Amino acid sequence: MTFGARLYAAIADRGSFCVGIDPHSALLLDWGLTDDVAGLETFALTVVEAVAPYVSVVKPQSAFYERFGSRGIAVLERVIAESRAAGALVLLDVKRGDIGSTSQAYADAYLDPASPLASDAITVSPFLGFGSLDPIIDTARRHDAGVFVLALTSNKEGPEVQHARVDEGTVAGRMLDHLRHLNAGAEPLGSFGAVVGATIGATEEDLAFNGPVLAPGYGAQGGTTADLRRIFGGNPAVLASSSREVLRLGPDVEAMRDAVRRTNDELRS
Ligand SMILES: O=c1ccn([C@@H]2O[C@H](COP(=O)(O)O)[C@@H](O)[C@H]2O)c(=O)[nH]1
Repeated sequence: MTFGARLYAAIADRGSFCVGIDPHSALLLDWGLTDDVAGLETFALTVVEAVAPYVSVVKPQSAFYERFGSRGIAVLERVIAESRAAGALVLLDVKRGDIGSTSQAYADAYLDPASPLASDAITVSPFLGFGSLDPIIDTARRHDAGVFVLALTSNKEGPEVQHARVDEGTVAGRMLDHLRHLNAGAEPLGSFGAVVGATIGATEEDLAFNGPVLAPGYGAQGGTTADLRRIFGGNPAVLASSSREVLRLGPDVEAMRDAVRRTNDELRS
């Protein structure tokens, strides 16, 4: 089953709320944990236990694990494995992108099921040229994985690059055109998604395409359900993604679960 088909079914079953598992140093301390590998492990696995049986997608942010070196990566491996065992799809937020030959190594690291970091999907940066992502796209196709390409990110600095003009449109518009092409004909949903922040203002790009959208910036960065409606209309394949807004409710597992239930209800309504 392709990633697009798995995601479509997961959203129908569990809703479109995606929880980011981002062990910020400040959150570890707020939870009464130490800012070290032991604290990281307790934090991350508690979040997995709280949300992974209930959400369609979890999104660990690799940077927060990488800062502890190989022992942090070992925790990330467990987060990926245990989240998948609990029925959640794992979208690993790594924002990789490089020359083609190096992109192949990234693809092997994150999308080949033989890798200990194998995930259902990853985020990638297209700013070395969309074609530099070809090895990642091809590997994803081979292994039924997904790829989410940065298009209109949630941070205020993004427009400098993403709204730059190319031909008749913008850089972001060009990325969305590539995604439209990659997902053409896919049923019920393509596997190649766009990252479009829940915080973006009015924009000229055509956001309609036959693939999923990751919408970070929902919650702590100010994005709301009303913003999602304004930006995406009723598109059901938009993953509203929030990390700190949920994580700060911990270590109370029930409070995090309630937030998932409430948010999914709000997104459905
Ligand atoms: O455009 C983007 C792309 C990715 N992110 C990532 O999402 C989370 C947001 O965390 P919050 O605590 O909900 O603000 C984080 O991992 C970012 O690296 C993004 O914010 N914007």
